[in-house]
Amino acid sequence: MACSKETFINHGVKICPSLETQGRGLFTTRSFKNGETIIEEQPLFSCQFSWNYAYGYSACDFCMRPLETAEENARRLTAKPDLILPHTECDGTDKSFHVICSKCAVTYCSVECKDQAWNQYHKTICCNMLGGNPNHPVEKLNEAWKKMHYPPETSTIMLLVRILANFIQRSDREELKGQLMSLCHHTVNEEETIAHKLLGQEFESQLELLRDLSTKALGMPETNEFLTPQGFRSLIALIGRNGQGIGTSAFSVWVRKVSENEIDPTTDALIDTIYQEMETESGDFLNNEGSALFAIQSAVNHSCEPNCVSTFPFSNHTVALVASKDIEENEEVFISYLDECALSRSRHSRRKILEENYLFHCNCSRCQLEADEPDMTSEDEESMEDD
Ligand SMILES: C[S@@+](CC[C@H](N)C(=O)[O-])C[C@H]1O[C@@H](n2cnc3c(N)ncnc32)[C@H](O)[C@@H]1O
Repeated sequence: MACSKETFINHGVKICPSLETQGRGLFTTRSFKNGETIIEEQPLFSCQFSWNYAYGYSACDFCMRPLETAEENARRLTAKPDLILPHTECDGTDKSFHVICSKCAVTYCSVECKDQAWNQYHKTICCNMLGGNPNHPVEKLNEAWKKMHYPPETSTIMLLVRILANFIQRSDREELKGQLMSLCHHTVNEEETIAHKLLGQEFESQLELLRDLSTKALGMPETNEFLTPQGFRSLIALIGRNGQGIGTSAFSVWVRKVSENEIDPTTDALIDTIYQEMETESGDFLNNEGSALFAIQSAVNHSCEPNCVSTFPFSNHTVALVASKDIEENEEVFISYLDECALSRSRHSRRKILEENYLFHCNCSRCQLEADEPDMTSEDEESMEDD
């Protein structure tokens, strides 16, 4: 549907008021074919999830590019230390570019990433101790967060830490404030007053603890407005509602390259076996996982029948929005905020997850079509929700 008031234009897309959903939406300014990339974008901030890091998923501390070789990755996830992967020429990891912070030893995939991290936030939050410092205020905050939010993870307090550290480090704070203000940041849905999952009653006292620890770690005149009770809730809601999940994996880069080059059909059987073994050993936890804030991507609304997917073609935090159907000029672009499993569930279950995480009642074309479905969750789905 065409929009009325255009507010922003960028390479084939514009951000303007969405008539079907709340607030803004992303619209095309030309047609796109199925499979075509609509935008590629670097995040304002990104960060690996805290438990994902603690469990040894090894990613660049700035851009989340995998740091393991594909073979190391497959060995760890299958718990088979002797596993050998053929076609090492398809491995996307080149360790000769890796560098560490000389003060705390966090690892980056390149000097460029190390420099960008330092200039954006790392100078402020580096613990200055090789291998980490459990008594550092940022580490205490991270530990408190981990005790409140066990996997599967959907967000991380460390994204908030990077935003606050950037506020302290940068000179043009108003620019960052403008970028953050343009993201969706309400703590409750104004009409229905449903609170964000991260701000629910069970987190009320925990939120105060997180605010206190954040103040100890990053309380400065530059950050004071974000560390008031309301400012802090707003920031938590901002990372919760706008955070785009990122997944990177050295093994899947290798699989893609082997498949693209059609090197050797017998490798297919090996790949299937390794994926099965990974599933047995590591379940769903196959990727380096994290979350990022994107200026343009965060304007994309959800549909249970999306016309686009978010992908990570460079196996780092650069997102690409790719058409999954042919899209007309002036059509709104939708992704699914739900993963494939949740997307296959009933209207009631899908809407429940969206309400808890994004504070809206989904009224997409599929939800409208299924409006006559019973407003309840089946027993099977309830047991899945409890898992
Ligand atoms: C990442 S933002 C998307 C951009 C947002 N519309 C804005 O104005 O900034 C996510 C929020 O958009 C709204 N939204 C996204 N998809 C929606 C949908 N299908 N129906 C209603 N609201 C939706 C919800 O308020 C949600 O919390």
